[in-house]
Amino acid sequence: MSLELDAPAEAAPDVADDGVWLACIECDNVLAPFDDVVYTCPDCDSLLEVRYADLPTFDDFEGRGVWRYDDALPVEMGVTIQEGDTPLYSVPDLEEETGVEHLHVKHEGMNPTGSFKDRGMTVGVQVASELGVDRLACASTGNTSAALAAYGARSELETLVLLPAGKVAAGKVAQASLHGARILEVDGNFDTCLDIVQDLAGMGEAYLLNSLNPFRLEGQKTIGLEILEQCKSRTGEFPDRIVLPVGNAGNTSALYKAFRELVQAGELDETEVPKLTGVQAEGAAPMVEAIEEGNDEIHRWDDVETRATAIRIGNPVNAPKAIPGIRETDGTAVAVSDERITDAQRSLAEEGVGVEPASAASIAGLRKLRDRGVVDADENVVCLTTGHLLKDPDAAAAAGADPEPVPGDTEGVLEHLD
Ligand SMILES: Cc1ncc(COP(=O)(O)O)c(C=O)c1O
Ligand SMILES: N[C@@H](CCOP(=O)(O)O)C(=O)O
Repeated sequence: MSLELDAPAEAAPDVADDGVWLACIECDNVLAPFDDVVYTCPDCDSLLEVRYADLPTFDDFEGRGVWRYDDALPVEMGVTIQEGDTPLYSVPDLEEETGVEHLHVKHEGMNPTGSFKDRGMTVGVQVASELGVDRLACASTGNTSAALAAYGARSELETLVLLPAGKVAAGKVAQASLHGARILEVDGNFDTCLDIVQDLAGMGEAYLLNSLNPFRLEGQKTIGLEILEQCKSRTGEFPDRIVLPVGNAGNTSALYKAFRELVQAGELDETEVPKLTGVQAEGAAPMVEAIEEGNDEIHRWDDVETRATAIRIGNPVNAPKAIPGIRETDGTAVAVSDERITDAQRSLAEEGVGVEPASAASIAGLRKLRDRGVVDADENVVCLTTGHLLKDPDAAAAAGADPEPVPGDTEGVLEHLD
């Protein structure tokens, strides 16, 4: 395996602010991080990433949660509601069934708003506040909007969220609504919503907090850092593989960046980098298509459909960061049916781990890759579950057993139980 370590730590250019700058992932452009509002390269329109003059070691990390990793982040402290520090669960039944030597589930649904998005928002909304913007905005399949609404409320900034009409789970709309976001229901899918938000951001109407925002992705790196630390203390080793659901491909990109920086800092050997293994729903699988066909770019899917509405995405905007992440770590990508996703959601629930459908895709993907012989029995695997069961109560109720009506007296209940 060869990791493309294209200089996350190089001599700081003149534009750097306190050792932090933005760099284009395609051309040589470097930009001052906090002077202007910028999301993509002004020269070639490619994605940007945050770079640092100094990279931390594991010994530098202190405290708990996302801000334990402040030395790996572009700002010292964020707008916080205590995000991160999520549990790494053992799942003995699934471990036995899949025949994987060590299997753990990293449950990001245990974040304050019930998904991993909080890790990105604590950083991204802080940067927005420091830039002095008036209005925050995102397109969302639900979780980004719930997180942005909460962090927007916390920072007392106006928040606008664009959702695909009729395609967002009830819990997520309720969160965005109660936290005070202005909700626009768009006649189109998530990708259309993101096109519009990008236009609005380009016109200066709002500050974009989707994962195109390079600062937000820095917060999501902490998922990878936490997994490595937790896994090492639990099993004595770093994981061989991390299996994760893929939508807009922000997490895949963020984890890859976290690992590249650790390699660069001399904290992780190239051979120790976990294989990033992405899972998509069959009805929305442009990343899987690109990986399987050996393409460097994805082809946008205009018609997407899946019960896992969080990953109902046909144009993963972070593909240029995520495709190398999967390839360079020797990972892979796989598509799973909605039926397999629901089965996996039930299996996790049977072990006490309540997740929304998109999250269960990681377990469904692992099962499929074990069946295909891609994942070995002696691997140490972490499956990422990205959102809480209560996010999508309708999907949970449909996957679970129906309540049984009984009379309102003990005798009647006992008779029914017999
Ligand atoms: C619950 C859930 N899981 C997975 C994803 C996919 O994550 P990413 O967009 O980082 O690939 C999302 C959103 O995209 C999500 O809300
Ligand atoms: N699942 C996401 C889709 C948007 O992804 P983002 O990471 O680019 O904000 C959501 O919850 O909206």
